[in-house]
Amino acid sequence: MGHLITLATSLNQWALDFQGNYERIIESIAIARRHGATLRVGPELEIPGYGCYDHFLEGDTALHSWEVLAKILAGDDTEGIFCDIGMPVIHKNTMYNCRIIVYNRQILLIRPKIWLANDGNYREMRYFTPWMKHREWEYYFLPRIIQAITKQTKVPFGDCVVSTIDTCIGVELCEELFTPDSPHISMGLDGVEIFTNSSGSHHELRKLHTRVDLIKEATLKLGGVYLYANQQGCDGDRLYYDGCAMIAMNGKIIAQGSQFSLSDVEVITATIDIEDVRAHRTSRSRALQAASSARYHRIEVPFALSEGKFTDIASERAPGLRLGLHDAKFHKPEEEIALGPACWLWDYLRRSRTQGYFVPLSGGIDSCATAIIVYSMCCLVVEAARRAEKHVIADARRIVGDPQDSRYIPSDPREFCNRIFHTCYMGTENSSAETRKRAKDLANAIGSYHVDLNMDSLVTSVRELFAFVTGATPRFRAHGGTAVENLALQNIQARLRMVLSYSFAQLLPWVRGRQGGLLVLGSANVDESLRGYLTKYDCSSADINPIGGISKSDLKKFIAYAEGAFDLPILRSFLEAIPTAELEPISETYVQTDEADMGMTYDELSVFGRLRKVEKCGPYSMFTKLVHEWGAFLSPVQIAEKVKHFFFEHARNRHKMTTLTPSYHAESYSPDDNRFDLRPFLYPSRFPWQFRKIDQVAAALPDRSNLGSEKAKTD
Ligand SMILES: Nc1ncnc2c1ncn2[C@@H]1O[C@H](COP(=O)(O)OP(=O)(O)OC[C@H]2O[C@@H]([n+]3cccc(C(=O)O)c3)[C@H](O)[C@@H]2O)[C@@H](O)[C@H]1O
Ligand SMILES: Nc1ncnc2c1ncn2[C@@H]1O[C@H](COP(=O)(O)OP(=O)(O)OP(=O)(O)O)[C@@H](O)[C@H]1O
Ligand SMILES: NC(=O)CC[C@H](N)C(=O)O
Repeated sequence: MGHLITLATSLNQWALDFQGNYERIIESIAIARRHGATLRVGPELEIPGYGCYDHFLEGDTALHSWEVLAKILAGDDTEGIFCDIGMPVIHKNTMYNCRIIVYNRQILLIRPKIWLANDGNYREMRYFTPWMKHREWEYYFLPRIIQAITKQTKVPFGDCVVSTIDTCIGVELCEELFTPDSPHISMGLDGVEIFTNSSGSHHELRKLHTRVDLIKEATLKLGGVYLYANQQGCDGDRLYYDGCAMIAMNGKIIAQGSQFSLSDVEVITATIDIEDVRAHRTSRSRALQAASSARYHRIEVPFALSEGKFTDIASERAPGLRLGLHDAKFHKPEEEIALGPACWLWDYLRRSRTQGYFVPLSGGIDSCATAIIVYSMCCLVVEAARRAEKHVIADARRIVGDPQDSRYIPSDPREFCNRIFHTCYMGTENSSAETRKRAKDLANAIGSYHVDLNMDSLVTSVRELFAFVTGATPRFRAHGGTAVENLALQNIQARLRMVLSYSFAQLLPWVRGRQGGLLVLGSANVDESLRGYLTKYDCSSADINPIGGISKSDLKKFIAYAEGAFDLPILRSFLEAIPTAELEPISETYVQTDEADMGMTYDELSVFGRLRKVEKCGPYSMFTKLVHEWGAFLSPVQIAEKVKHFFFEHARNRHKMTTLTPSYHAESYSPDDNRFDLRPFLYPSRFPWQFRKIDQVAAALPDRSNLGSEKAKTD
């Protein structure tokens, strides 16, 4: 048989945006047809958008999904092309996460998801029921709006495959690829040669490797073509779905879309020869397994996939597209930080219909990283405008909101940044000239609209009001105050910055003669949140936070990368500065550094974070693991002290996690206890039972540390 053209898509769907989602699906089918493709695969639940969460519990979501499908079927879009489209379907009063296989205005099959995603961020079991009848099917009676269009009354619903004249197609849904007993194995042994995978899979740093390995492995042993489609963008929540549509054959990635992009619709195509799959499937052992494998019901279609007419368009709306590959391409984690949160911020900005971002810029690493991510977003917008991407230009025009300039095209990142990005240094008598200058120089380098102010009068007012009312005047430690006075005075400064941030975000566009308001960005990183090293309701309380899921060590690597990648030499000075909060007077003998203040280093904090969140350690199991990891340079008693200190701080600050600013989800651990990590927030923070056990074991264990070789730990 001849060659056939296959196609997978990344669509930037938005939860509950039925109109926009419909338009993007139609555009992707139109592009597929222009390519001469005969099979189009879209992302998971693409009609309502993947991230509808509890809206899946509303009948409205299923109803509007059918209405959208009816509109698709009523047009001639599906003529001559198989379309694999995702939506929820209620069958016998039970909701399933489904693929609807459509061809020539007809529904061929509804395939419900068999293995649902239910870990970490995923809650599919809350809305959907898995299809438990493996390799079985029954009839689904169609709603009248569909019957009126397709003239079908019922269609097969279940675990079936589709047989064309020239090959056999099987459907897999996202998580089903990740499970040990993936459906592609039994489908492949039963003769399925083309697998479609429709995903709603979110970005985490370094995660693409897992996905690629699974896809390659799926087709290496088994042979076959694997078409991977994924949602892309921020669909209304903390997650960024990172697209990266792929086509793999016999263990090799042969086409790959962009992982991070501002495009709403991206397609990748590959021309394949199905004979290559057959040639890959000649081993005796495979034949023996295939001969004894259980059979799937086949939906037969009198149409050959290889009837498509190849049009030589390599890519459409796919700036990151790679074709003719022999292996997948990956971004470095630093690039992932530059691109993922930047794309997420762009979607958030255009979809929230606000006019820009505001960042309180301290001259430290974290707010600097946040600012660079906004700058990266501006660079992506300018690149997209350069490629004449119409919807990016239209969004940019609306956001800058300058009706006098209806032909505005963002052509310089600094110029665009100045229009939409606002930074502010809020100094006090405790601030240093160095941090003030670093903030100003950074703002100047990226072009943000920068405000430099002193807020001592505000701090003094609060302090004086307190003294006037109570007759007691709190003093800094450096002036003879107690620890509690010292902390309270620090927190007044930190919290006032939050109030100022919201006021400036609301009023700066007005000051500049523009409409609308700005969103305040937070800059607390994942480690500091986990430790609770932040003032509740200070600048860590913002509208959204692009770096809240990223560790300090990754942020530092990102800044080092950004220095070269964005040609910003000023970033070197941020890397060389020692993190300090500048909330209390500095004396000759005392400089407040973050690590000394936290009672642990950032490197230690990252290890605690990993063990606590990823490896699910309680105090005792963290202690025993660290005795193995750190026992060569710390004694068991020293390790016990560090673990107890971390758990004490983590536990007593957990209440702060309930108010954490919604953050870009970037790691396989997150302090976001509302979503990702469900735990109480009032703990017995001295853990008497657990800590006693740690102390007993630490005292009994031999000390194998070579004290003084602390260095080995960081090497
Ligand atoms: N169990 C509980 N459940 C619910 N709420 C609870 C609570 N315990 C205290 N609270 C509330 O929380 C308040 C205490 O929290 P909060 O006001 O934040 O104050 P607190 O956590 O005591 O102090 C702020 C911490 O952040 C550090 N910090 C501050 C500023 C900058 C930086 C930096 O990154 O450089 C670090 C600072 O060194 C200190 O460790 C209490 O006054 C109370 O209102
Ligand atoms: N002088 C300042 N001017 C403006 N914003 C500030 C200032 N100091 C702190 N902030 C804001 O408060 C946030 C928390 O302050 P903190 O001193 O805890 O810094 P941090 O978490 O180490 O972050 P950074 O590395 O940005 O200083 C900062 O990220 C910044 O957004
Ligand atoms: N939607 C899904 O099934 C996603 C689950 C999958 N484990 C992922 O992270 O990509």
